[in-house]
Amino acid sequence: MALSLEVSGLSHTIKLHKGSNLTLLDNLDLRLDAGEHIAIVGASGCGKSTLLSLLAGLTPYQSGQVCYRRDNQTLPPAGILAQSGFVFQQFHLLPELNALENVALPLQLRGERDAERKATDWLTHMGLAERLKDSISQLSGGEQQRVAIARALCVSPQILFADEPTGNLDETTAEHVMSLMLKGARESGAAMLLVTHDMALARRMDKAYRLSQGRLMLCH
Ligand SMILES: Nc1ncnc2c1ncn2[C@@H]1O[C@H](COP(=O)(O)OP(=O)(O)OP(=O)(O)O)[C@@H](O)[C@H]1O
Repeated sequence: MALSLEVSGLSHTIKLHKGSNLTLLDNLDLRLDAGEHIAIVGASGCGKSTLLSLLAGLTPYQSGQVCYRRDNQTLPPAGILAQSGFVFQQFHLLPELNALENVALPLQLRGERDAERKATDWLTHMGLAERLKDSISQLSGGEQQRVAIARALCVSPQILFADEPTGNLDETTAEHVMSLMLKGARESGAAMLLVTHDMALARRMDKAYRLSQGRLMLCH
């Protein structure tokens, strides 16, 4: 069943090495309905990746409420990890595994019998059929990004967190990959939170918010 998200009064401050504080999120509210696709834009360094990481349960949040709902169940961010996919800005692929092994791993961890076939299919969709056995270091930045996207989508997540997922791709490949991401998410009814600097891409989402001074403002 699909997941929705409600965030209220979320605040997050980090300590800089000089001892000063930097408030990234300041009493922030957000609602993400089941299957809804939302873009978050904003200036470099304003806290977009931090917000995504807090919402995905990868970083503990300091104050406020982040609450996922499925049916009548309420879950904390850590409770949705098994149902979520994350495309990191720096990919976070495992360098000791090849492309196919990177994508197959989350499927194997879930006990999928045909993990390799599914992983092959996703990498083929991403235009990497000829690169399955290449090690990560042999792939370009854009190719690594597509492996990371295949890894996030292959588990049919109920919610997809994507941090600049097309930042390293040329225009044509970006369009192709983004269409696949949107199609994959729509087909599985997954909600999506996408961080991007690309306003054209942001406009393709159901809603777009600008993160500024710790709060989200609706752009469209
Ligand atoms: N764990 C941390 N310790 C110290 N500073 C941090 C930490 N995490 C993030 N920051 C700082 O918080 C600010 C926001 O970082 P974040 O990566 O969330 O920004 P962003 O909006 O995603 O930026 P960009 O668009 O450039 O990717 C930056 O100044 C960053 O250096």
